Amino acid sequence: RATPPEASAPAGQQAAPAVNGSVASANGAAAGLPAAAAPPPLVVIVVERHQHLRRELIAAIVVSSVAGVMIVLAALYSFFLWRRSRRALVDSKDTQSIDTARIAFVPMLNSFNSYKTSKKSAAVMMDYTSLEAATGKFSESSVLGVGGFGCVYKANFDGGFAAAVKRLGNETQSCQKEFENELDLLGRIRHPNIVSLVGFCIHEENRFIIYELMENGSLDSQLHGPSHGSALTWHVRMKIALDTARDLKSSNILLDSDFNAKISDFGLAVTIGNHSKGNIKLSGTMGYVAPEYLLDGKLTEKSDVYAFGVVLLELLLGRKPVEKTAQSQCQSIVTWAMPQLTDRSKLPNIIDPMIKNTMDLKHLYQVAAVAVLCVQPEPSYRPLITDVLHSLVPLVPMELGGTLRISPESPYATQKHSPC
Ligand SMILES: Nc1ncnc2c1ncn2[C@@H]1O[C@H](COP(=O)(O)OP(=O)(O)OP(=O)(O)O)[C@@H](O)[C@H]1O
Repeated sequence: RATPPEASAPAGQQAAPAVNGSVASANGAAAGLPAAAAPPPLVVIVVERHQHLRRELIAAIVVSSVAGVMIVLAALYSFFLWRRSRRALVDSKDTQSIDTARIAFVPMLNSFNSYKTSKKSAAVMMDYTSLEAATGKFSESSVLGVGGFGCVYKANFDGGFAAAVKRLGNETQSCQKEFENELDLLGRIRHPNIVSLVGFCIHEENRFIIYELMENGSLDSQLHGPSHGSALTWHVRMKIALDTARDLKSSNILLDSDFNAKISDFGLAVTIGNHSKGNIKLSGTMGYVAPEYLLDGKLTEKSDVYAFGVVLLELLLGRKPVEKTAQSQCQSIVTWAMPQLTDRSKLPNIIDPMIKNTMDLKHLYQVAAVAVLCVQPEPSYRPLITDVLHSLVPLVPMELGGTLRISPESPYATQKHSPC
């Protein structure tokens, strides 16, 4: 008979933890088997069983972790797809709204606060009724000014927000073009010296462009209006010149409550090349247009420098770019001033009486020299606008954005108005 295995577990150990009756079956098998075929000891079986279970457990953990990670990834991917499709939808809606605005009418949103912005343009679509209410039904008393494209009204919205609303008639192609250009270009531009676009509105034949309000109106109305430039000191004038060294005319230079100058009609300025020479005369740009444009219809950066030179002359002399002479003929400020600008003994006598003797003479000569260069008939003789800027920065006091330090003792430190 075969000897029972020496390593048999003692009786007490038979009650040792058995897994699924394996102990009993192992004992039963041991009873009728030869020594060579003896089953492994119970401890080994239990250990093996434990190892097997551990492997199963690890496998289960690994599988569930992988599944969890995959679920998270799938969720993230679906979220990404959803976001992308939603953005595409919003974009297509925005494009549609701007494009539709060009062809037909856009359904108006209900109030001033409900608006839509586009990635392409920050133009805000406004409700006609709120514009009507804010301008007192476009009353005479809310008119800020009249331009070549229509009236500009002051709008006071609920909540104390004020803006300027330009109403464009729809009867001409150029109005529609200006409307589109303003929305396209101004809507994408944020610059401290360019008047900001607040929004737009389309109502029947009318197009409305809503701009930030420039409390001090245009440079043109400040210089040539009832106050005759009395609010504009020499230093403020130099600051305005610095702020606006671009293609300009003084009615397009608007002044906020602190006399910071900003350019308006940006869209029009860009497309001015499409205007006929006749239109330029009509829209009041005459006097700012460089001679080469009148000769061959070309506008270049140097034409902008010319226009800037004319504005600089307006600021210095307080005269309009084109004035009627006694014989009811027109004379340009350039032709009139040129001989006197280059003569230091005559120059102080032609300065705007509002600022006469309020500036350092050296500065006056410098600015006059810049103006003379800017309005040279030959474009290549005119300086670059960056050079113009560099020459003006040292003439503007530090508190106005330039680099000029003024000591309190300086006779020009606290000047507000001309002593004349
Ligand atoms: N944002 C604004 N804030 C305050 N006043 C403004 C504003 N925009 C225009 N104005 C006033 O309305 C006037 C007319 O402006 P508009 O831009 O329509 O024409 P313009 O620049 O004078 O001439 P044009 O149409 O020939 O360029 C300006 O001269 C200015 O007095």
